[in-house]
Amino acid sequence: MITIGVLGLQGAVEEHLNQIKAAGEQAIIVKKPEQLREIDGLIIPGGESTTMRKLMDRYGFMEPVKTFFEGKKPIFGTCAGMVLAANELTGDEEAYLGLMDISVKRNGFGRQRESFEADLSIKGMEDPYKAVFIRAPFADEIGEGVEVLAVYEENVVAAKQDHVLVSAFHPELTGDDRFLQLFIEMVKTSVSKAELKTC
Ligand SMILES: NC(=O)CC[C@H](N)C(=O)O
Repeated sequence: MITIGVLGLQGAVEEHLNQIKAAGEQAIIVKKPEQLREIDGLIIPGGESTTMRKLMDRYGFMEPVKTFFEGKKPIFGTCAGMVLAANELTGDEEAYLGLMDISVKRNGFGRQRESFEADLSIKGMEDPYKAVFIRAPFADEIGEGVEVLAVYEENVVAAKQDHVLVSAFHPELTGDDRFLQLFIEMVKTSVSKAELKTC
């Protein structure tokens, strides 16, 4: 069994924990940087990215998360987590963690569409995926090494680069756990690679 940690400073934490447990994996809430040592993969949830980055600074998460990333451990940023993972933010704000070669526009779908659902076609998934968007961002620039997984109205709303996955929507708010399964596969692959190295 693998252990997935959900950054628990702010936002939609509980729903992720429940979905991971329902999928039969171990889930822990990460409130201190030391806990990153106990987990195989990290989810940075949706919420308010400006608040979350302040809290991450306050509790000293910035460098430990980067070390976790450099150690090739998988990270999944959902919604605000996608904003925090980006290399660049479209507009005047400075990017934060810089884990993926994308430029992200916060609240990209505008105020008139605070939240909505959309059926997306996702690369590698057979049936459409009903995605829940809440004040969602999107990626408007994509680097070469980034694999686009889903597009909505010509904007990139899910992507993967090496061991980092991002979605502009909230995969934890639907009964459909195919996005979590995708992340679980990434985590399992990284764990077996790490085991091979230590053999
Ligand atoms: N549901 C969400 O995570 C919203 C993200 C929020 N609009 C932000 O930019 O941080």
